[in-house]
Amino acid sequence: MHMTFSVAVAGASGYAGGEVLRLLLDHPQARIGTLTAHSSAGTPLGAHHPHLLDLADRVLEPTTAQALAGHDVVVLALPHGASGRVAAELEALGEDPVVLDLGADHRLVDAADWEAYYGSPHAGTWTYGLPELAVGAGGGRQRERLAGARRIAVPGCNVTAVTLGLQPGVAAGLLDTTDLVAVLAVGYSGAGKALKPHLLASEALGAAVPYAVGGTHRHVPEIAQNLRSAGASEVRTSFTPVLVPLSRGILATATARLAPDVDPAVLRETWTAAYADEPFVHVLPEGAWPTTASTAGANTALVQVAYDARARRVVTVTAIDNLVKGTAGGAVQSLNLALGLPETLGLPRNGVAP
Ligand SMILES: NC(=O)C1=CN([C@@H]2O[C@H](COP(=O)(O)OP(=O)(O)OC[C@H]3O[C@@H](n4cnc5c(N)ncnc54)[C@H](OP(=O)(O)O)[C@@H]3O)[C@@H](O)[C@H]2O)C=CC1
Ligand SMILES: CC(=O)N[C@@H](CCC(=O)OP(=O)(O)O)C(=O)O
Repeated sequence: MHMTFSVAVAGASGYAGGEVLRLLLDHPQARIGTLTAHSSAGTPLGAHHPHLLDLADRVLEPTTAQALAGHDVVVLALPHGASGRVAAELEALGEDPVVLDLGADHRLVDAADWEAYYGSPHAGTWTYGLPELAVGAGGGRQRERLAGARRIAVPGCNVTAVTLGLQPGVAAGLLDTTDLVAVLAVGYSGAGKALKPHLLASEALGAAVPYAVGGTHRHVPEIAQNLRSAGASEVRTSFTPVLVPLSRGILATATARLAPDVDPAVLRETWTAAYADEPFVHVLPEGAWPTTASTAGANTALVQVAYDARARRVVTVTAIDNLVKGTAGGAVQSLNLALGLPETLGLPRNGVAP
């Protein structure tokens, strides 16, 4: 079947919107329609994304439901809180495109979790856009729910890295999920392009900077939600992100105490088998370690698992490009599933290194 679909991108001047466009330009069936922005409306896309040569002259329109109407697919790459409003306005116009929300508004199932971490009313829950997410103990995956989905909530980038690292052990019942520790080295593009004081180059260059320390990060409940989907009954995660002087990339080290009576010899086989059929998640051979550079530009997660016998902890390390597998690539992968296209269409598997 050869069909094309039209896509409008709201927030096209931002990092996530720009990355969606970079990937869609290489997607054989995507036709890029309206592009919108906020303060940059009226300016050409080339002023914001000089790397996107094929769209350089496209002029950004203000982000309104009217501007986004008339497309098969709408991608919302907007700050938290904005996407719920735009989606509701589209519905009020009688529009029913496939909508992908790259922001957080529709990821959480539990409204109380949303209100506790985001401090605003919950906009609702959409189909969660992590195809590899384990669903239940029977080997199900979230991709089955994404087939035909009309509203997709794309995961947080840190969440994707931690979930993919830990879930094979959670699904197999090998880990004590009440004692998880995740420390992440994260690149600056994850924060978006808006200027923030701790992101000034003079503060950031040459420094590693922790933030949201002490269990306050918004991704804590989303990680718990995913690990419960994979089979955990109770999840407690100490989560600490550390900004490092990288533009792109997340390296997540997530550790867990081994559950009682589990033989650590089963770890490698469990992780390898869990991802054996996954096109975008790869467990490295023993002794090889993921690096952020190896995933740059690719929709790939590289995973490694080891056992620390003295600490009796399972150690997982996962690398992703936050803008690709962590956002825009994960979105296109989910979109392919929603439209009934091959899941891998238009998506790079190989990174750019060194
Ligand atoms: N960067 C990342 O790695 C990831 C980002 N995300 C999510 O994707 C979304 C976009 O992030 P990112 O691209 O990094 O952010 P940016 O700050 O880079 O871009 C934000 C975009 O939204 C527009 N915008 C700003 N304020 C408003 C507003 N009040 N109403 C409508 N549009 C507005 C901006 O337009 P203008 O430039 O014209 O002002 C810009 O196009 C966020 O929800 C983010 O959490 C999710 C996972 C990872
Ligand atoms: C460096 C940095 O600030 N990274 C962001 C990643 C944001 C993200 O994944 O997206 P959502 O905000 O849509 O969840 C953070 O940790 O908040």
